[in-house]
Formats: sequence, structure tokens, C-alpha cells
Amino acid sequence: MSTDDTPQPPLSLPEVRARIDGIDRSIQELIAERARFAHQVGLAKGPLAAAVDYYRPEREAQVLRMVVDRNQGPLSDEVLVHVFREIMSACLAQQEPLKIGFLGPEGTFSQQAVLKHFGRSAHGMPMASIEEVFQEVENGNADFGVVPVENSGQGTIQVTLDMFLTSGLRICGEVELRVHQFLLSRSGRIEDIERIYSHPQSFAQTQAWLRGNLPKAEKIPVSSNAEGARRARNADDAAAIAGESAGHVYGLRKVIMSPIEDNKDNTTRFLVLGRQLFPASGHDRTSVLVFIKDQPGALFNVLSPFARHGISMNRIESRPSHQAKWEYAFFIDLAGHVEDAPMQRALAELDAYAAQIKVLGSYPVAVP
Ligand SMILES: O=C(O)C(=O)C[C@]1(C(=O)O)C=C[C@@H](O)C=C1
Repeated sequence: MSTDDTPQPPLSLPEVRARIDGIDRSIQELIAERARFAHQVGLAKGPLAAAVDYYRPEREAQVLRMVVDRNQGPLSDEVLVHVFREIMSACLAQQEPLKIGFLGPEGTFSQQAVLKHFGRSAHGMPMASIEEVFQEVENGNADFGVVPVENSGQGTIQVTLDMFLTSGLRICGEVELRVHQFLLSRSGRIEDIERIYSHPQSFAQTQAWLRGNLPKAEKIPVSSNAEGARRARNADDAAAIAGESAGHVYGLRKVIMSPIEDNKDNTTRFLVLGRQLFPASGHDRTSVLVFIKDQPGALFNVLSPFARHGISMNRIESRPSHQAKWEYAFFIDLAGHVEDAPMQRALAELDAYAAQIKVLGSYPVAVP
């Protein structure tokens, strides 16, 4: 770079490309060097049994937060985080790729969440249901699982919460995914559409658009929007509402170019399921499940220990406990890690009122 203020003539195209080639060479050398160090970290962890033992979600979150803190543009945080995720994913896969169960088939938003969180070097395993994702992580066929838990517009996915009532699995991470819904069909022509296949959640997220634009089309609910895309590819008068990637997987075209979700901030939060608890990353969330009898002041008793110890509550939801009549389970998301002293004190106080407390997990707050 020049040290005086004299304007420099712009570089010619070959000159710019030569600079880019030089930078690429350096980046490549550095990536290889990083991979060698990551491999050494693996060796330092000792002879571990499987890929799952090398994975450190708290360290990955710290690496990504440093990327965001250093970023001064011109690329967005999201783009740089994606690049570094892929580098870490490849570094980890040097030991052995992680096996990740998700709600399939190929092309679902759950699969996008897997790619966003674990990168392309992980091995995705599509499952038929949320229950099966839990099962496969429990029995060790999958190292981790990714399941949807709430949507910004439509609220909680009850099946996921209810699975925790009986499952011994832990929450090891969360993923936030901006969800864009597209109208997809074989022909790409809106005037041909008489039926639309999709998951009920996707119909709910696009109901105003459908009322305004395709009020007469028959809406056929299916088990996933990828399944809807699979069905729509065989008929000219059918369409699917699904994510862009389902269109790629099933060879469908966008009927209109822009996304059709009613809420433009439409975001789904996914949980990463695993079998162990991980140490603090420095910016964590803790999810607990508290079983409590229906008695005067029950909710107050659940909430007050956290308030007394200055712990913010991000979310609370009650469900029938499935154990005894009129007994409830509260799912609570709290700021902080279960090893933090104030959290330990609050949980100890809560223990006096609760029939049972299950710490579902402490995990890094989602990185963009
Ligand atoms: O720091 C570690 O423990 C590593 O194994 C290295 C590394 C990385 O590439 O930065 C790879 C995988 C882990 O999940 C976390 C980080």
C-alpha cells in the first residue's frame, strides 16, 4: 500500500488476479497449517474412542465469536462464520466425521440447520421423525441430533419438548435459522396450481400470502416440506411450499422469486441433542425441566429463585408432566451455565419446591 496520498492508477485485471492468486496461496497454506495443529490438538486429547469425543462445542463457539469480534467488513459476520465453521468442520473430520441425525428427508430446514452448525464435513443422517432422532442419539447410532424447538411466529414444537420428559439426552447447542418459504412447482407457473403440499408449520407461516394469492388451491398437509416437494414434482397442477434447498433436491422451480412467509423475520430455533454436558463457553444458556405439583404459588416458587440470584429467564413453558394428573413440567431457558455459582444457588433453592429438576443442558448461545 502507498504511504503518500498520491492517487494510484487502478490495477489491471491481470494484476488484480495475480494479487488474488498470491492471497489464495497464503490462505491455503494457513488452512493446511491450521489443520495440522487441529490434528495435534486431537492427539493431545489422547486416544479417544470416537469422533464425538474430539468435538468441543464451547471451543467452536469461542473461535466463531473471535471471528465476529475481529470482523471489520466488507464481508458480513454470517459469511465469515460460515467459512470458519467449514474450516473447523473439516479439521475435526480429520479424526472421523461426526454423525448427525436430523428430521429428514433430504432438503428439510433441519438439514440446513445441521449444515449451518456442523458444516459439510459432518455426515448427516435423515430420520423419519423427531422421536427417531432422539432414539438414534440415545442408542449411539448418531453422535448428535438436530431437532426444531420453536419458530418465531408459530411458537413451540410440542413434540420436541415432550420428548425431554422421558429422554435422558442433553442439549449441547442451539442453531437459529432464518426460514424462507418458497412456492415451488415443476412448471413454475402459478396459474397451473390447484393443490399445494407442505408441512402444517409451513402452511401456518404462509397463510396470509396463500389467502391473498391462491385462495382456491387445496392445501394438503404432509409430514415434512421436503416430502411435499417430492410429491409435487410428479404433477403439473401441484406445488409445494418448502425451502430453496428442497427445490434443488427435488428439481422444482420457484413459482415466484421472492419468499412467501408472512413474517419476514421468520426464524426457527433448533436444539442439538447429545449424550453429555460440556464446559462453559463464556456466553451460554441453560435449559432446565422442573416438575412441580399444582399448588398455590407454584409458578411464583419456580420463578423467584432465579430472580433472587439475578439470572435472566429467556423462556418458560408449561406442559402436563405425563407423570401424574395436575402435575406440570416447566421448561425454562436461563442465561448462564449450570456451573456458574448463582445458577447453582438458584437451583438448590428451587429443589425445595420441585418434585424433580432435570438440567437438560448448558450450551453456547447461537452464533449468527
Ligand atoms: O480445540 C480443539 O479442541 C479442537 O479439536 C480444534 C477444533 C478447531 O478446529 O478449532 C476442532 C474441533 C473441535 O470441535 C473444536 C475445535
